[in-house]
Amino acid sequence: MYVCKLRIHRPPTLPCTSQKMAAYLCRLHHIALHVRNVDKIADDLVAKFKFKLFAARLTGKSRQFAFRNGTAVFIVNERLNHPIPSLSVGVATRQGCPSPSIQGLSEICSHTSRTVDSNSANTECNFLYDVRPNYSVDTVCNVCFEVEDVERTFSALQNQGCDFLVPPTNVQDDRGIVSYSVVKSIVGNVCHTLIDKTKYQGTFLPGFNDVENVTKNGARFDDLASCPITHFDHITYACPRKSTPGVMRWYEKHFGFQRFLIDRDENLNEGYVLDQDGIGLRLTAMEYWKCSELGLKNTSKDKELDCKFVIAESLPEQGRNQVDSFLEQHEGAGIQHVGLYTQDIISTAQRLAQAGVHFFAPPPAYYTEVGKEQEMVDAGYDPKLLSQHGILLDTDLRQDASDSLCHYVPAENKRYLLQVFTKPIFAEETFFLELIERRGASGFGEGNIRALWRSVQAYMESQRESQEGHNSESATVQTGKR
Ligand SMILES: O=C(O)C(=O)Cc1ccc(O)cc1
Repeated sequence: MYVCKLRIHRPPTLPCTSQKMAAYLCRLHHIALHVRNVDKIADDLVAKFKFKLFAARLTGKSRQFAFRNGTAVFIVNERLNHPIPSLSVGVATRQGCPSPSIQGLSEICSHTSRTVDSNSANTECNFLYDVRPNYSVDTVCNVCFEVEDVERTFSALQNQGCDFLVPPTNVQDDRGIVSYSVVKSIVGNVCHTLIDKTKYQGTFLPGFNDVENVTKNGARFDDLASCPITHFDHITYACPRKSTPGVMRWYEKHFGFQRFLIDRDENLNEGYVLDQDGIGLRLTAMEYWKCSELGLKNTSKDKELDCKFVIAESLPEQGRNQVDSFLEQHEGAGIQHVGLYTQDIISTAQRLAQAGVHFFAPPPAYYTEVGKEQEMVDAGYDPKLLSQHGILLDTDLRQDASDSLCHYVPAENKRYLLQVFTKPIFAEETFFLELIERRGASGFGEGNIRALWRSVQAYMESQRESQEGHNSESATVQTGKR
């Protein structure tokens, strides 16, 4: 097995060459979760969401596991409350993986036994490529981007007033060198690791060991039919009221993000507003182009693969809602959900449901709305199958971004968007995942947003009711009044 001799050092910072230059983002590298117990979430990602565990880093103070499906990579970080003495010499043993709930993890811990990072027990780098968030709940709080030049990006962003949590740092093993630094964003606990891997030949990152994917019965995960998730489609932030313009400005100024109109009639200042019938939501979307300097657009093919960012803000008139509840349970703004792109949402939802993933059920009326069934048939879908899995379908009537809405669009020219939300994956009702398939549609359809919103609201209300029922029951038991 490959033994990594890890060296971490911080090079001197270079003077900034340009005040105006923002970070030129090459691509999204991974999204990081910070959890109290990695076993449950690893179990879910592998067994239910069909991600492959492919790399691990174990130290006396932390466990970091990397999971992949297509180009979508999650790093799940777990801080160990009690450092493991046997790891202080840098050798991960089976004891280094306390009571994992899936066999895979314990296997992995033994497979990575000649690992990693002889310095880790002595460095402040508890989480390599990340920072340790001071957070009591499980959270998804780092979106890592590849950049062309970490030093230059650091200098430029620092000159623009950005707050860095980790200065440019090099991590090296015998396969090359990776530079990174971590900048705090303007959204709650979200930060961005900016990483340059161009001088690295290894499969993932120095400090991480490749993991042999082994299942309970000894089969390799690779042998299992894969679930066709290809990439991260979008990341949605839940933000406090009136914070959207500031968030937009921050990403525009520092990362060159540009506004993406969710609806052609959307007011540039207001965003896309749904403020009636119990829905109080302001949505604003942004996108960036891979490796492009500010304002330069790449081809539409490349654009399609980029991950969008959506800001969700709740509006007060319609009462307390899912964004407020996220902010409360998450103890501040942050990442509410991540959209996983699939080329076949029906088969993916089917496989995930069979594996135990729970999806939000849209309001039953959604599938019986006048014209909905026909719309689904026209799009080539079986309405029963869509409703069975709670999948929503929206038709984008825009022929082209510059076109006006067409009253008649031939079926073969229509663009469709299909989506389904999973239930929250942490103990708190905060973060969830979404499956999304785009058949030409690049935005977020209004019909889908309404139905998604309602399905989440209905679920949260039922949870609240059952919690209240439970509380009053335990109160009666305690007081003995029955
Ligand atoms: O459609 C999507 O994926 C969105 O991101 C829109 C959205 C955002 C937040 C919600 O609570 C519900 C829907």
